[in-house]
Amino acid sequence: MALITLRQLLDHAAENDYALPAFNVNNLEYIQAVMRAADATDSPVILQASRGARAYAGDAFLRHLILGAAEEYPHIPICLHLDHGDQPSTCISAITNGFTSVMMDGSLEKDGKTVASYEYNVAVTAEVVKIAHAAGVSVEGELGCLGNLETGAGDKEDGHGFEGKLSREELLTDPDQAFDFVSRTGVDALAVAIGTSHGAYKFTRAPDGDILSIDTIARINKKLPNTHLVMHGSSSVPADLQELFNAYGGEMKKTWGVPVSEIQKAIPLGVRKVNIDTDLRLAFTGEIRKHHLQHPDNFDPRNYLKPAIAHMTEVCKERFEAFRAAGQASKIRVLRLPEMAKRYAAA
Ligand SMILES: O=C(CO)COP(=O)(O)O
Ligand SMILES: O=C[C@H](O)COP(=O)(O)O
Ligand SMILES: [Zn+2]
Ligand SMILES: [Zn+2]
Repeated sequence: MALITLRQLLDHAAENDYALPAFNVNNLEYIQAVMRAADATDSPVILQASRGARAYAGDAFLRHLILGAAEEYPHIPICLHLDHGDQPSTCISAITNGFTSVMMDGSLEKDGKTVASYEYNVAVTAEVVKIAHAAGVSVEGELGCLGNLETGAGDKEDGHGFEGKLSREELLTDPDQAFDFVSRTGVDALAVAIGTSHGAYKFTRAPDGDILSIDTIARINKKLPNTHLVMHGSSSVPADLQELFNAYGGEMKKTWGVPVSEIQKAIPLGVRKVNIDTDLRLAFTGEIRKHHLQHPDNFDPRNYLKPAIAHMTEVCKERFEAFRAAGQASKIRVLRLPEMAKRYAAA
């Protein structure tokens, strides 16, 4: 099956009242885990690769691994999405490497640290939309700065984010500005800042509305009822994964992520894409730690990768089911990029 665009997937999700987890992938094992979960639950798939993933695996490997997934699972629609493109050239190189969707994150300047001006964000995002849509490829933009409402700190754990303190206003996407941004750029999906941040250390307590602003999503959705919203930094960092990691020599301080129940509240408010990386990392690394401590004599990597893939698969299945994406894959007929390009040209 041809790869699908993000736009087509999120339109289907909106029409059928569900959301899709977007899993960050870096290698064969991640892709196998997501695909096995999707196959078991009949779920459509978003595989996203960051700049770090592209540098780690290489574009040719990533592209062929994902084409391998499409061949192995011809009944599952798969979108290959660039996560956090830092400048138009990064998005264009992804398009030429077979990505069917790109994120132009113009909320920060291309150094990944300096908070960008609004006009800069509009300009770079509109530039990418023009090029991507001509090729039928979808675009996700981002407005507002991801960061922690408890501390005011920007999101820098994974090397993407502001390093100083930000005001509550800067850390929450403004609904009126979101309306203007979508009108002026034509993005297919909009990532919003609501108090989530990347990595494991999102909250020091179970989040309430003061530090995880689902209300901001509701206000944006009122202004933009037809825009697909994206939640970044939305791993749940469940206690059992923290315990697994720590039980076998890991050192993770007690932390809270975005509870699945809060994500479920955001789905009727227009959230259609939910980014998850940390939970997969934790499940995978926790199993590898466990194996190494329990089997110090083993030196065949397959013996520790198999349980690591299996646990990652379980996490993916849980998210597909919780976001009601399960059962949807077989309902989708993929539109290829030239058809999407025609649609954009006609709009
Ligand atoms: O938003 C993400 C990737 O863009 C991943 O977020 P997590 O670190 O919460 O998994
Ligand atoms: O954007 C954040 C994702 O978790 C990707 O992280 P990464 O840049 O370390 O691959
Ligand atoms: Zn960002
Ligand atoms: Zn992100």
